[in-house]
Amino acid sequence: MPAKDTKNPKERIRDVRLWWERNPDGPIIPRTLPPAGIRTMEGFVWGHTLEHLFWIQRIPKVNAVTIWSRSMLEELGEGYDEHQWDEPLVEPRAIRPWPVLKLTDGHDNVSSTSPPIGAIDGGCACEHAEQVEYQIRPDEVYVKVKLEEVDSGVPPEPASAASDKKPEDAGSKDTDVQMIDADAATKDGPSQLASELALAEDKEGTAAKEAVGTEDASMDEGAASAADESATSSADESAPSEDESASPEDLASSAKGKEKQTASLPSLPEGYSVIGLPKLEELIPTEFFPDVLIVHDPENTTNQQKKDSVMTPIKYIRQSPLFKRDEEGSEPRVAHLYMAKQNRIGTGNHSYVYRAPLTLPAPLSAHSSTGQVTVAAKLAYPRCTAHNLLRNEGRVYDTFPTHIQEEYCGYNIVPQCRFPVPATAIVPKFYGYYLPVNERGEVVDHRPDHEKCSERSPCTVNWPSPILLMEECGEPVEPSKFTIDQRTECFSLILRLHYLEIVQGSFYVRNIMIQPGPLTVPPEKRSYDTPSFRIIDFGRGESWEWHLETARRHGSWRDSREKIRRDFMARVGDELHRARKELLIDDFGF
Ligand SMILES: Nc1ncnc2c1ncn2[C@@H]1O[C@H](COP(=O)(O)OP(=O)(O)OP(=O)(O)O)[C@@H](O)[C@H]1O
Repeated sequence: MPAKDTKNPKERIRDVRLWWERNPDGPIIPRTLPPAGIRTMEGFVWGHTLEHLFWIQRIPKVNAVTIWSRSMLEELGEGYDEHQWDEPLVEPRAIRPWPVLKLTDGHDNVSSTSPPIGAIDGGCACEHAEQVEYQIRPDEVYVKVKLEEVDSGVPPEPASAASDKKPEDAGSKDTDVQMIDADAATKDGPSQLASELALAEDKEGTAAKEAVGTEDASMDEGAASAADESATSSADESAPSEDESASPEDLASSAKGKEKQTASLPSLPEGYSVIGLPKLEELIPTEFFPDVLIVHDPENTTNQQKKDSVMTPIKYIRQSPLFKRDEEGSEPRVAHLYMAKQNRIGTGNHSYVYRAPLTLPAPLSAHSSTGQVTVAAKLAYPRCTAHNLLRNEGRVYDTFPTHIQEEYCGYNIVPQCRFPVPATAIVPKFYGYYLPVNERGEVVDHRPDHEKCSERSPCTVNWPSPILLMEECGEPVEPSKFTIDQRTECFSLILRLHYLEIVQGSFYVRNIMIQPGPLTVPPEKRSYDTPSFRIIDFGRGESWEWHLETARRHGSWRDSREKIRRDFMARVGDELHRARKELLIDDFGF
């Protein structure tokens, strides 16, 4: 468990306070050859608790010290006695979030997942044992809530972004794409939503009008420039505040504001409504990962060019991650995604992000009345540059190893942080990058053949946006309200990403998210006293590995490696500098 945060935001709780006494005649341990001990998947020194981390002299009697873990001391052997510890030496283990996934009745044995789907995390005291008895979350009876009485927690569209203006056709690079009826449209299709929203409009007046939308695309240039402004102002909000005694909820810059705005929203029909649905925080087991996404999109959030006045569901195909089973030609796993403008949770300079109900491929289901979960669905504005950034983001997510999407128990030592930090996830869980399919069954992708386009003068595209699905992870942070431990924890996330030779590319506080934790317990028991942080928005992210690949392909890597490396490291340096500024990190002692 992470150490409990202190009430005094300047007091460090997470620190190395123990000292390992060396044998004065013991060996010198070269800086480059410490014992490996038990490390995290990323290779950092790791201790299961703060009491498993020690200051130690590499050279006996010389006061230059470094931090080692209990397992490193065991490997050194000098003065180590296993009996002095009241718990066995253990490995870091992935901590599972409160389970919302389940298998439908009669399919309990179809999954080979270990631990089984629905297993509640039993805590380290029992989960480190060789034989763990998992407790599976029991089925509950779901009472249908009266929709109009419940606050969805989702903000309405800002007036400036709700314009129904159509994207300009002029200058657009055309494709001959007409979207087709999805293979598996369901009863919850567009006409149902349109008519139910119309009913809501009758009942609730003009507020509903905005949410219903018209036949026009939802994403336009006006909205984009409004987004530009809001994004800039949120970046400016990082200045330190006098108020250091902020309540924990205030750590998230906009959580409260958002909820206050929800009162006058019309209710969405079942399928599209996010009310009462659990947010997906688990990894989707590979065997059930969606291959095909049927996107129900009556308000045209995807920017499809429709044939008639009725928006038909649109078929998307997973581009990443790829699995071995993709080559085997087995029956595709089909999931359904339900898009509604009203469920928008974020607006960036290039994209909208929605909380979207997702029906997973059978027999995978969820603990909710409809069997759905919610995920964050990111869609690009209809501009070539925005599509490019989203494609790049899909590529970055595909590069992320699974272990940086999961929380682990214990504490890391992440150089240059001299204080231990929890071995948490760095980024949201990735639920896939999907592209639309046209009526000829071809995947519609926007190729980077827009040499004359730039961020200042992009062209408008008239085909549907790609969709990136990920775990929703809270609200943008406000570092001025952080405790000193939280500031170091957030800073360690970007350092860890850099050790993986990945840069994020736009490190602003608006791209660091906070949510109440711990995620192992049900949402109603979580608190901002034990928050969980993630870095988002990898549209400008890049991996060193990609540069190497490109250079190798061009046969020039021997000549240019040094220069490419220097340029890449310069970007890492700039990003660290920005991270310090954004997170209000002191030059020393962080
Ligand atoms: N995984 C997520 N969980 C919760 N909210 C999210 C998530 N991803 C994005 N958001 C919300 O959506 C907003 C826009 O997302 P994002 O920053 O990724 O868009 P963008 O257009 O790529 O941004 P930029 O303006 O930096 O180019 C974020 O500021 C955040 O409020």
